[in-house]
Amino acid sequence: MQDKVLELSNVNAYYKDGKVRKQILNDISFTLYEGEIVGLVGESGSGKTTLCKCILGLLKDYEGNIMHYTNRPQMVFQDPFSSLNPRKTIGWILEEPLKIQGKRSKEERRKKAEEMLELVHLPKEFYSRYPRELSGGQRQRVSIALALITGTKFVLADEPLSALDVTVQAQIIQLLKELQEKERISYLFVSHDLDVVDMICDRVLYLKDGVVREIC
Ligand SMILES: Nc1ncnc2c1ncn2[C@@H]1O[C@H](COP(=O)(O)OP(=O)(O)OP(=O)(O)O)[C@@H](O)[C@H]1O
Repeated sequence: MQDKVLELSNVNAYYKDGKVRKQILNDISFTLYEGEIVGLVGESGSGKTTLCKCILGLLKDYEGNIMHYTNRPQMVFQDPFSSLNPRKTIGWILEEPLKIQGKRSKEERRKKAEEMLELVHLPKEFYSRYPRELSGGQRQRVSIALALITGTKFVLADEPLSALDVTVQAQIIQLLKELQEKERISYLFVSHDLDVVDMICDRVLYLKDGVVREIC
């Protein structure tokens, strides 16, 4: 039996719309296991972001139970052009979460950042480069390295391929799958694109009008 990473039980979530408390998610239950890629699809407005906010602890108005069995998830965002600080080098960006943790020396942080570059198949020399000097696919590799650098095993990926062209998408899919296998990373993979989800996900959750059902 695989280890659980995340378990949602009977989650209802709400937003305030003026004075009215509007229900957005309705009785959502599912489990994500270690080393598994679960797709979350649904039309615009179906509640995907709301569900992610609940999982990340950003939306407090919910009922039900959300259990994390590992560290909190790290996000990989849609747009690698705006998610990395343009004024800082890749090395600085990668080391920032380690600085916040405060556990490693300067040399150890650099070594870890270079290891992470290697893990996502970027040259060590990228340590001194700025995001503007990288392609979209390379930046998305940095975003993935950044999500994983503190040792998290659960990534919440919000449309991580939609800003990339098809060839680069295929390369990033290959990387995500490689990390799934090698590092036992679990992903909740939010997407509009059923073809992409079909290619990468072990299971797919379909969200419609705040209700989730598994479609394969
Ligand atoms: N802050 C908010 N206050 C009130 N209602 C909200 C708020 N954010 C989202 N909603 C409503 O909640 C519903 C679900 O929105 P959500 O952003 O979760 O959908 P989504 O599936 O992520 O859409 P998209 O694919 O377009 O990002 C929508 O009807 C939206 O209008």
